[in-house]
Amino acid sequence: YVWPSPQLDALESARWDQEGFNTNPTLTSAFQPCDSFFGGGNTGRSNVADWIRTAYHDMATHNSTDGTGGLDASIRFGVEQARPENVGDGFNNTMEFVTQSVVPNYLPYLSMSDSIALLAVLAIENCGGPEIAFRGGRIDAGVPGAPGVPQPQDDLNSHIASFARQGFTQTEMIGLVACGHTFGGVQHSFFPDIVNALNDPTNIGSIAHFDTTFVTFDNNVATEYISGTTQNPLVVGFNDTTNSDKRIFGSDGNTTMQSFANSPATFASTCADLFAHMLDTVPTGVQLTDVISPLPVKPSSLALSLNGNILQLTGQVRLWNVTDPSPNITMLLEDHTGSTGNFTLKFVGTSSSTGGKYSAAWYTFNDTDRLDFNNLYLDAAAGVKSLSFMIDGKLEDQNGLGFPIQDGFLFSKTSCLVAPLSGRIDVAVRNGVNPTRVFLQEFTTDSVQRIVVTEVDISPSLRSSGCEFGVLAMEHHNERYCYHYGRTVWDWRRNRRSEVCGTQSSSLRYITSVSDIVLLYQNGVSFII
Ligand code: HEM
Repeated sequence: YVWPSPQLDALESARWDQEGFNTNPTLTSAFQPCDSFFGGGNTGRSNVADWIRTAYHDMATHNSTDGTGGLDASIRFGVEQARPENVGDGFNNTMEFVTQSVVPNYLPYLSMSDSIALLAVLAIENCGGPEIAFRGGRIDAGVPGAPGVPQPQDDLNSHIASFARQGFTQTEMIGLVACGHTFGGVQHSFFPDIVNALNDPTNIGSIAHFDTTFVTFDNNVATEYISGTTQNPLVVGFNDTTNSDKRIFGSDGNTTMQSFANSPATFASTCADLFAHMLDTVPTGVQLTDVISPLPVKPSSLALSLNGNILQLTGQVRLWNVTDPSPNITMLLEDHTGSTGNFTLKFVGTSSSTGGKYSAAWYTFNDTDRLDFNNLYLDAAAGVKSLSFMIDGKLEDQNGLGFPIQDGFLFSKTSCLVAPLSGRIDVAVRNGVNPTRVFLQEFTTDSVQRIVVTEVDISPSLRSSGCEFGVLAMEHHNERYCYHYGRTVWDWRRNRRSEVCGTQSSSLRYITSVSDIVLLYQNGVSFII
């Protein structure tokens, strides 16, 4: 895709910036190492197994005939979790993590259901599995889905029928169960009729694992099954009624499982396709994006703010698949006067994804004159229209489009914080832009946790004249500055400095949380505060 696109930019970051610089450390530490578990060590459990099972159970409500159900985060509803088919606490653990540590990092572009799909992808890719095609755009259900997740005591015909309803053939059923059951196992506490207490201090949850490498994606689930050494509790469990994997795996005379046992590559590529099919199973009417591929060059977290007569540009630039972290990278910046500035960027770190298969190098602005290695200071009147990059002598400008930057409206550093959760937000609008409306977006959730975007209009009551930028304030104030030299004001985004608003604080709108408001994301420049 062509940068900028707010939704695709967010999905691209969520999907490809997995470990290292500019990634979400809370998220990374939940799947690295692969035996990490929110409930502590030595439990025999892992977050990655919970995430994959959650994605399957959420999807398994799909009815391919009437188009209802699918991956829509309906698994978060207590009504669904209370069903016998959804026994266990893995769903609740996963959904708490989704709502607290995934969705808030990409507001408002990653739904809960996209996040469930994302976690499954991160789990599989980073724990030995193949790369999975990831799309975004899932929509969260407002009500619980229909029952119908298969259970171990169901017979083979009902499993075949259930998978057919979900949109999978019998061969695909065998594959998908094997692909899922290369992770995790069955817990004694929730399935005492399948697994006995194990009394093992390294497995205090008494989990009987599906294969010997239960936090790693590999074909051992098939090799151990075919060689007869398997300890899979759904194959060799003491209660044959619940040996559903045995019935499913053997249902084609072991042809599919034999092919998986013969070839790790066949197993991996089959699972890549089946997992993508599972994650892309959504209710009719939901339009998924194209597969999200990494951008070769990506401006990221760009923020442009007005500080007096100076534009301050912060952010980073990511170069994809760079093994040499120090190529010669220059940023070319075109302004409104037609001039082109030339800036050398500074290397700041690397990130990786897909279990280290890809690496990326990150660069930031480097204003050596001011000894500031994070910001670029630009003349406000000249502004900035677009960026492009020279990397080791090669021009990267999105095939002539450049990386367009909007500077028609900006976060103004005249904004200030009054008390921890209240303050005034000023938006500077470039003279000549004459917007019909300027608004903030505030992100909240509805009664069933779906993201709601509320628009808050900013009154243009105190538009200054005679300057390059007029300043629009959120509320009526007595004074407004057009040029605002040398004062230290609260930098909302970086939380660095503060100043009390003083006399201007008489009529403040109270904001509930500083982190849940974003200012006017357009053309790739966001003002997240
Ligand atoms: C007939 C179909 C299936 C049956 C009867 C079944 C049954 C089960 C059972 C009883 C457990 C134990 C859960 C617990 O103790 O918390 C389990 C775990 C698991 N299942 Fe399935 N399953 C089926 C299909 C699938 C599919 C298609 C996937 C994914 C593609 C999947 C992924 C998992 C994972 C990853 C675990 C481990 C969870 C953990 O260790 O926390 N299952 N399954």
